[in-house]
Amino acid sequence: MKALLIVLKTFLAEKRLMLALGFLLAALTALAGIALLSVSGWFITATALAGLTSAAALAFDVFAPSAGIRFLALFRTAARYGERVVSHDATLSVLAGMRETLFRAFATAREARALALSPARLLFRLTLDVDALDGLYLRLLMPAGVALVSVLFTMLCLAFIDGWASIAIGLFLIGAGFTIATVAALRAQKPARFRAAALEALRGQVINLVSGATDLLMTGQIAARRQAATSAEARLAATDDRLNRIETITGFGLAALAPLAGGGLLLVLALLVERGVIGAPGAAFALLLVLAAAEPFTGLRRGALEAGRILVAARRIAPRLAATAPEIIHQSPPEGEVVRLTNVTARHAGAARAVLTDLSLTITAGEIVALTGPSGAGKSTLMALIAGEIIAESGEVAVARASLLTQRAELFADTLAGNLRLARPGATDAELWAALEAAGLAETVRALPDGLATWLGEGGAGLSGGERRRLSLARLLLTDCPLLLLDEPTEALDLETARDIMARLTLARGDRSLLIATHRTHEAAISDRMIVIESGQISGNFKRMDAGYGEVASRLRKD
Ligand SMILES: Nc1ncnc2c1ncn2[C@@H]1O[C@H](COP(=O)(O)OP(=O)(O)OP(=O)(O)O)[C@@H](O)[C@H]1O
Repeated sequence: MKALLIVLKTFLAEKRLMLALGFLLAALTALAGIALLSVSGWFITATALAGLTSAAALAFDVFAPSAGIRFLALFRTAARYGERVVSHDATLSVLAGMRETLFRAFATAREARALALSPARLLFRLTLDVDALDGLYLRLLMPAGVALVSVLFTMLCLAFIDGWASIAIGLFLIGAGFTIATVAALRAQKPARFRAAALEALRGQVINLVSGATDLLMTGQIAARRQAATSAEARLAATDDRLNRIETITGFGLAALAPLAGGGLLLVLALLVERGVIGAPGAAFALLLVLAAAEPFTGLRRGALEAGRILVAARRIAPRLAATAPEIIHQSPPEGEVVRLTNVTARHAGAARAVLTDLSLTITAGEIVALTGPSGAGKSTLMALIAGEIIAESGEVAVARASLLTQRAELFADTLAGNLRLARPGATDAELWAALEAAGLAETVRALPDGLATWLGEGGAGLSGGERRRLSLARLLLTDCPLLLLDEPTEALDLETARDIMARLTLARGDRSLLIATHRTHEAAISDRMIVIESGQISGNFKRMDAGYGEVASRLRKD
């Protein structure tokens, strides 16, 4: 309930007036429909009766009621059109804003790291969950409110004919209508939740199947994975079947409200006509009034079925809407330094043990530092800490603005220029060419028919491994951070390309500091200082002229 309230508050905060106007128009549409049917019933009956004698036929005014009926018909159409435009526009723009808020909450350096472990989650939150929330107002709250207003209006009209009948019909419609909707919502809650889970599982399985097809084929796992996707699909079909059954029964129950209420009222009306309290036209008016008043309840059917899914979506999304995890903002280091870590202990989110323990490190402005050590020692974790992706649980972290080139720098399905401008949105073409030149990619790009406008596939498809690395490097050089963090920058590249990239980096960095996590000699060779990290602690710290520097360098890979 709390989650629903938070989501509702977001709706109201963004588009209160439009949502209220949408509700008003929906209520007017329903009331116009009720009035149209009941006045028409009265009019047809009254006209028929008036036609029985010529005196009555001459005295009967057909014009005013028929003009009223025409007005109601036109008004209902216009109000319905207005309601659709206003309420859908308001809902869609609230959801668009919500998507942006969510995306911003996910797009912090800290969240990015957690999301890298389950990217499908972000996709599902931004698509399926946000889409599900459009039902909260459009298919749940609005139809419920409209149904209530319709019954109250009907009760008011009926009260002029018979007070007790009015109360009985009102209580019946409200009691039975909302009970059917509530029972449907409760019964559909579990299958609606299962359906959401099965849909996510199916999508996840299919993405795995498609993206990992080669590896799955090589390991003989493709049949098993296909089977997993097929059983997720079967679960989805089974929950769809259950939901369809509930929907059919609910639809039947809600549709039965009108004949039941109308049937009951007919007996009362027959009695009233017989006693001469009302005439036949009045009875037709009242009967059609009640039949029309039951109609808005059928609009609750889909909302009731979706209520479970809406609740799941609200529970998942509300915490992100309520409080956004702030970006980690580090203190600035003292003048002349870019990194100053003092007795820092840090662990990955949810990890049992700390990766870095009581670690202290200072890097001066303009310095190039190589960070070596066995696999799993904590080099990438230290980079992530400096880049603000993970938070220190104790100690002091003071670092300058840093840009990180990870082992898997992401290239996007965009143009070459678009990929580069991520680092500096306002960069001119000349600046892009200069960065490409510095990274050794300018010649290759010049030879492409579309040059900077060349479209890259997802992950930089269309470029070789070396070219992708050079493009990532060009992008890194376009950032204006005083500290560049490079995590194994030439891993998986041949020695010649790797050496060329390191040489270009040394030239193009200007007065920026570099921190390079590495296992390879040629990457470490450009450094002024070598730091060895073991089990999350610094075990060696050697300047270029120290004997230890050469010793550590000699233990690195030469290839
Ligand atoms: N997201 C994560 N969540 C939990 N633990 C992690 C995460 N990433 C890394 N670790 C753990 O932290 C430790 C240090 O990993 P890290 O990637 O920093 O090592 P590394 O020195 O960079 O290794 P390599 O040279 O192989 O890249 C490892 O034990 C690893 O299992």
